[in-house]
Amino acid sequence: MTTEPTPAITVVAAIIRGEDGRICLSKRPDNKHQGGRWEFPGGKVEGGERLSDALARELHEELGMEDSLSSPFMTIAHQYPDLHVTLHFRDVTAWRGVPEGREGQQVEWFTLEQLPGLTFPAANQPVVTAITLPPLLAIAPDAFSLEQLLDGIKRLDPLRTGLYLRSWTHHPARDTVLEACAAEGLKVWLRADSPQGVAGGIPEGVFGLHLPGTVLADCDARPDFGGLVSAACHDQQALDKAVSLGLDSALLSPVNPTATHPDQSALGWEKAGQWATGLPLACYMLGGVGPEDISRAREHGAVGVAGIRAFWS
Ligand SMILES: Nc1nc2c([nH]c(=O)n2[C@@H]2O[C@H](COP(=O)(O)OP(=O)(O)OP(=O)(O)O)[C@@H](O)[C@H]2O)c(=O)[nH]1
Ligand SMILES: [Mg+2]
Repeated sequence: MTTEPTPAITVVAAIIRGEDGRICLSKRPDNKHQGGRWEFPGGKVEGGERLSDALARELHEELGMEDSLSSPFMTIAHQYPDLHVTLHFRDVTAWRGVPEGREGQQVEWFTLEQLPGLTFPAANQPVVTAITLPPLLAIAPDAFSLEQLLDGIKRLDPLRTGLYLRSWTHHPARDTVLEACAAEGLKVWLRADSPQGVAGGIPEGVFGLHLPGTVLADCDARPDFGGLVSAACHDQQALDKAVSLGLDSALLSPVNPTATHPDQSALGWEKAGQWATGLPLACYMLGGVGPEDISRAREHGAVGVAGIRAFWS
């Protein structure tokens, strides 16, 4: 028996952040596909239209916003029972006017903390998680002294940068480091040493658990941890595994050759971009990249960039 392929559409959707950090959402009319759920405003791309133009047109039609500008945030490909959608979520960086429902739809602003309590179209779960992630992820260097690390933590901007403690996860002074992070409001990831998580338990307030490649390979279910879970991925097989376990993010590496891993051949931007684009999890590009590569990373399907040395200046 052959089955008819379902129709496929390309959609642009807006992440509109207010000055207070709240996000503007609209409610899909009950009679539409995924009706009655909250959505990131947007709609179908018309033939030949550039994504930025399509979104500006939709935001004008649906919300009365004028001259909006946007840049890539994340792309998710999703198969609904009746429809295949490729959703290009874009950060709206500028506009004129006050968003209001011009098609009778409800429009509201929500804090990031409120988002998990809302009902979205099924395709949206990964982007709802991704917008809570910092665009930069600094990895704590093994070679830092405690003093250097505590000093570095004070200089990171918690709105822009998160911290992966890596080998510091088992450092005798780990809890002092965690207290310093909490005082600054930094989001922190610890390194899992087995599919069970971190020996001795994961302290309260830790935002994420990161699975090195060997731990990911040993997992046959998502680790039992209430926060976000990420994984190191150096190949397509690892990424597939991260997706199948329902993880939230992946560190894709090495994008470029690095001095510390000269034996590992680099993926290059193009291949890393092909892997990252469309996945239902947030990717960070890692390996020979710095904070200045954030736009390039987003154009290649990642939500952020991660690294060691370049992130501590
Ligand atoms: N706008 C928007 N659409 C989404 C999101 N998530 C998601 O799965 N979709 C799906 O993507 C498609 C977008 O279509 P739409 O109904 O907004 O299209 P449109 O504005 O061009 O409307 P129209 O068809 O009435 O002209 C729908 O099938 C919708 O279910 C989202 O966050 N925002
Ligand atoms: Mg729409």
